[in-house]
Amino acid sequence: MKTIDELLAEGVSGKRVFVRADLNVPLDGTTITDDGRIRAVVPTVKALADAGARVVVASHLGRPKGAPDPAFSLAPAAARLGELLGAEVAFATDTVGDSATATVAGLADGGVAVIENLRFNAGETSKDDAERGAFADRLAALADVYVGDGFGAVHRKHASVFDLPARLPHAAGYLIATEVGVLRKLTDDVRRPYVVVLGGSKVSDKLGVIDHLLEKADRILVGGGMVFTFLKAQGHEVGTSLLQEDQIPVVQEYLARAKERGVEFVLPADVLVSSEFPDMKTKAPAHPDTVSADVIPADRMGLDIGPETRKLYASKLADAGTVFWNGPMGVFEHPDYAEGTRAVAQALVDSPAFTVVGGGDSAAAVRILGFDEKAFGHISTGGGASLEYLEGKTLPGLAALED
Ligand SMILES: Nc1ncnc2c1ncn2[C@@H]1O[C@H](COP(=O)(O)OP(=O)(O)OP(=O)(O)O)[C@@H](O)[C@H]1O
Ligand SMILES: O=C(O)[C@H](O)COP(=O)(O)O
Repeated sequence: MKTIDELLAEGVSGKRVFVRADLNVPLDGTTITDDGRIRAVVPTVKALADAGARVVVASHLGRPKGAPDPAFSLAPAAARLGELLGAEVAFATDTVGDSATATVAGLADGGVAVIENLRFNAGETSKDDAERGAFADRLAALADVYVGDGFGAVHRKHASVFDLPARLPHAAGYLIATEVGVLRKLTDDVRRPYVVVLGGSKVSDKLGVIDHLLEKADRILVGGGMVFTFLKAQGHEVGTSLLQEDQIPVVQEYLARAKERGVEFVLPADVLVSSEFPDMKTKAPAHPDTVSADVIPADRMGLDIGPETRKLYASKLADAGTVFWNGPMGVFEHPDYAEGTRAVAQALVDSPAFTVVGGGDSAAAVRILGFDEKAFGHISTGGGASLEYLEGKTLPGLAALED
């Protein structure tokens, strides 16, 4: 894989360099609630701009349905990138249309532009190779060189991640190099006990990693939306909680295999429940109840781990040698459901273990809840990406950067 330093040594002055970043940041309306993923790509963008490249930054944001949707505009991220760079950043209001073409053509050497959300175009995420390829062709027309630095998206076989680098000379940016360097440590010899904490809401994306972790980890703690498929698999009522019904047999097999292999599988003892999802706009008090995890009422949904579980999980993390944590323990964006995530973050801070936190929302949670990033071994920008890396899967966005 060519490094960005090798690319810079070859000279990029006057060249249009397409940087595929992951600017998929959490937003409250148009306010960025955590800019970690934007800060993470600054070293690459700055190095290229300082070397006189005309930098075209591209990313997805959220999951729009292949057409423009103002709620998912990258405009706030472009503005924030400009602030962080201390330089003007041009913004194209489309991805491969007239605005993008004119914006890129208008870049001076050392200039930076952000083009609009890649996923406003159906070709970006299409499963059809030809449709993705056609979109990649249009992206390729905007640049001379490609730099992959969107680590959080390297597990996606998308046009800008997978097909575009095949069409342009390419290199890996600084963020990808750092992420791969740290995560490699977790696939080699890990200090034991190796404890993995899994949560969040992308349940179907993330259940698969357990298959692999059963061969690697000593202890797996489950929180967030993932809990309820496990509780249901054990025959418990989960009310209206997030549930991946079709995965119940898979989860049952995981639980059986964990027992066989001596992997300690820890599920919540209690959960915070409510009759409805909290109002994320007003953040009005939600007044949740605490119930035992095996008796969630039929009309309630679980939205955070409970106080007993916080203590239990802290104790299960105290003696760890290595911890990998992906996915918040609850709907931490609402203050009434933030304590589970806070307790796990605090347990990681208190632990002498090598700790890695992965995932857009997990990393954001740690910062939003006021923890010092330096108290963790590594905060990864990749959620699904870091999990799939640990699974040993071939990641399309890394494979495409190989020579
Ligand atoms: N019990 C729950 N029910 C519903 N949503 C939940 C629950 N627990 C946590 N969440 C939500 O999960 C979301 C984060 O999940 P997600 O799987 O996206 O994690 P992540 O760290 O961002 O990883 P990635 O980077 O792969 O997206 C948060 O927005 C949080 O509110
Ligand atoms: O948040 C993430 O994990 C990345 O930005 C990828 O987003 P996606 O899961 O919508 O592809």
